Amino acid sequence: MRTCLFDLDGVLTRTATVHAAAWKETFDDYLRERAARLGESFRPFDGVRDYDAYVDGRPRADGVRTFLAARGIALPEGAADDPPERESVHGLANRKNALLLRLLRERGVTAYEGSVAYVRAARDAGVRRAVVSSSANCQEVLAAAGIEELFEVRIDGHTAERDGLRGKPAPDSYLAAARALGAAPGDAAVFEDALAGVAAGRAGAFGYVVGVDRAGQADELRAHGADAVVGDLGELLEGRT
Ligand SMILES: O=P(O)(O)OC[C@H]1O[C@@H](O)[C@H](O)[C@@H](O)[C@@H]1O
Repeated sequence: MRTCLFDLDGVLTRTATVHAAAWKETFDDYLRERAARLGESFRPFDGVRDYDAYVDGRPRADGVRTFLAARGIALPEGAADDPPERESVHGLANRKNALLLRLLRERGVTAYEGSVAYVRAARDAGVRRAVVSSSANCQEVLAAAGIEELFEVRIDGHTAERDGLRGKPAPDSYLAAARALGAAPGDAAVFEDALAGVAAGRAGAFGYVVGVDRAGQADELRAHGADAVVGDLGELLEGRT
């Protein structure tokens, strides 16, 4: 493989759990308020199971739609600049983003040392590198982690919006990154921690899909499209001469 395409949150940086926490607070506040209003019982968002199945890896608004659909709830789309208290897809998405930015500020952003070592080794070996994230906060997170300069191409939530790319699990963002690096999908490897992300790798017929298991879901990653699963990219460097 002469081209490597890396997801960001959970693969390169310790930010997947920050996203999950922001989503949980957003959905729980909404579901609690809605249940009280409708006289129903409150069933909280499961920060592991619901997050992995419906939210992780997908663009922000898709995460809102997909999870609420699983609960039989359909909200109006609203407008991109809906205030956070508005009961709409974009209102909830904006609520989550405000929480995420606060949590990132409070907790800070760090990269996984093993992943950084792997990306550096790839660079030193002349391998082409892109970061491919659904997040519209991708550039800021890369900068905060101090790893922005390791990547030649960035496809993120803003790029996807601008170019009309479908979100993961569709392969569009990974295909766009491969194209930008002049690589055929079959000659590129995808590195992903999200079920929707490995599914995107499989859907795009990439040469190799590496699942990164930070959450004890190795079997699920394989079932969704990972050819191999590692706990950290540093493992791929072990045993090198
Ligand atoms: O809300 P953002 O920063 O644009 O990110 C969109 C999605 O980006 C993905 O990387 C995360 O796995 C999701 O949890 C997140 O919702």
